[in-house]
Amino acid sequence: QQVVVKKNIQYNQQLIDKLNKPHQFWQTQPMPNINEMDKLKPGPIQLGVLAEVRKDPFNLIEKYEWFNVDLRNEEQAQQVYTLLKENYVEDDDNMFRFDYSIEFLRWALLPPGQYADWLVGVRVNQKLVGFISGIPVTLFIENQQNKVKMTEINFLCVHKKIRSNRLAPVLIKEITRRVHIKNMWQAVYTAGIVVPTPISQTRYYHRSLNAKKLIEVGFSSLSARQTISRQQKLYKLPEEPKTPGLRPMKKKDVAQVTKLLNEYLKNFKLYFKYTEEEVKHWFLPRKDVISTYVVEKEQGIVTDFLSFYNLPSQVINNPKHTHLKAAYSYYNVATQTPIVQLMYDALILAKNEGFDVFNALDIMDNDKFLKELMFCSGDGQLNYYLYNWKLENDMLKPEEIGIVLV
Ligand SMILES: CNCCCN(C)c1ncc(F)c(N2CC(C(=O)NCc3cnc4ccccn34)C2)n1
Repeated sequence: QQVVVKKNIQYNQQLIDKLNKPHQFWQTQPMPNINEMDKLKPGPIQLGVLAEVRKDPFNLIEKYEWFNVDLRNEEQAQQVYTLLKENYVEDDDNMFRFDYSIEFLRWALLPPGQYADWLVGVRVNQKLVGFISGIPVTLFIENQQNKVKMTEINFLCVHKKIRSNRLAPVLIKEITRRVHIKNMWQAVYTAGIVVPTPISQTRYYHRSLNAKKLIEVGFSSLSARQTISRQQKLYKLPEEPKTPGLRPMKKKDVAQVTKLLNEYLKNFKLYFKYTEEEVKHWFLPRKDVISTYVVEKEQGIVTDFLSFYNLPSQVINNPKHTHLKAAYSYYNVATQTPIVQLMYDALILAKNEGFDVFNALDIMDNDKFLKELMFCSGDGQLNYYLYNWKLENDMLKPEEIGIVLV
C-alpha cells in the first residue's frame, strides 16, 4: 500500500514539475527562445570548443549501458526493429504506430560517410530499451555561403515501460557529445510535437489510393452523404501512368539525376547538396523501401524524376487489417513534365505497388499539386528544427523547406 502511495506522489510531483517548468531540458539547450529572438544574429548560437568536449559518455542509471548498434548485424538490426515497432511514434488516438522495416532502417541510417558511434543504443541485460540516430549531412541554410556540416537526428525512442526515467534527455546529450567530438556543432531534425523552437511548421496531406481500406482501418471516415463506393469512384486512378518514357531509375541515370536534383534544390532556403555516391544511396530503387522513376526522352536525356518511400504503419488491434501501407513523397523534380501530371503518375505507380495512401508534406513545390490531385489535409503536423543556429527571420515557410527526413 505504501509503495503505491509513494509512486502516486512521485508521479503527481512529475506532473506538477512539467506544468511549472515545461521543456525543462530544452531550456538548457542552444535553441533561440522567444525573448532573445531579436538580439541573436543569424548563424551559430554557441561557438563550439573541441577541447572542452567531454571525452567519456554521459552517466547512465544503474544497470543501463551504452551500446553502438551495428545495423549490418542481423540480430542487432532485429533489436532496433522490434524496439521501434513496439515503442515508436503513434498517432494521437493510438490507432497506428510506424513499422519501419530493417531494410528501410539500413537505407536511412547507413548512408555514405556514416559513423559507427552515431547509432546509439541503451541496453539493460542485453535488451535494447533506448535508441537515437545521427547521420552526417551538409546543409545549406538560407544561402550558398552557409554550407554547414552537421548531423541529421532521427529515431529517438525509449521503451514504453521505462518512460519518464529521463532517459530521452540523456540520449540527446550523448549523441550531441558524439557529434561535437567530430567538430560538428549543428543538427537538423523533425518531430510531430512542438518543443523549443520550430523553424518551420509543415502539414501532412493524404491522397487516398484504396478508399475502402482507409475506412476499414479508421484512417478516413465517411460523412452522412458519402458511401464507400462513391469514395472509390472519386479516387479511382487509371491503370497505367501517362508520361511517355517514365520508367524505374537505373544506375546509368545517377549522373543526370544528381544534376537535376542539385539544380532544383537551390530554389529553397534549406537543402542538401548530393554527390553521385549519395544519389546512388538515396535514390536507386530498393524493394519495399524506396521507389524512383525517371522520365527519359530521346537520346537518353532524363528531364524529370519522382520518388516515394515505403513506411507502413501497424494498425493497433483492428479485426481485419494489421497494416496501413503508406507511400511518402520523397523528392520530385519536374523540368519538362507538368508537376501535376508527374505526381498523378506517382499516385498511379504507388497504387500499382500496392499502397493504400500517398502522403506528402506542404514543403517544396508540393502545394502546386496537392489540391488538384485531391489530397486531403491531415491532422499530422511535422515541425522542423535546427539545433544551435539562428535564422535571419526565425521561421521559414513550408515552401522554403527543401529537405525530407524519413
Ligand atoms: C523524421 N521523422 C518524421 C517522419 C515521421 N512521420 C512520417 C510522421 N511524423 C509525424 C506525423 F504526424 C506523421 N504523420 C503522417 C500523417 C499520418 O499518416 N497520420 C496518421 C498515421 C498513420 N500512421 C501513423 C503513425 C504515427 C503517427 C501518425 N500516423 C501524420 N508522420
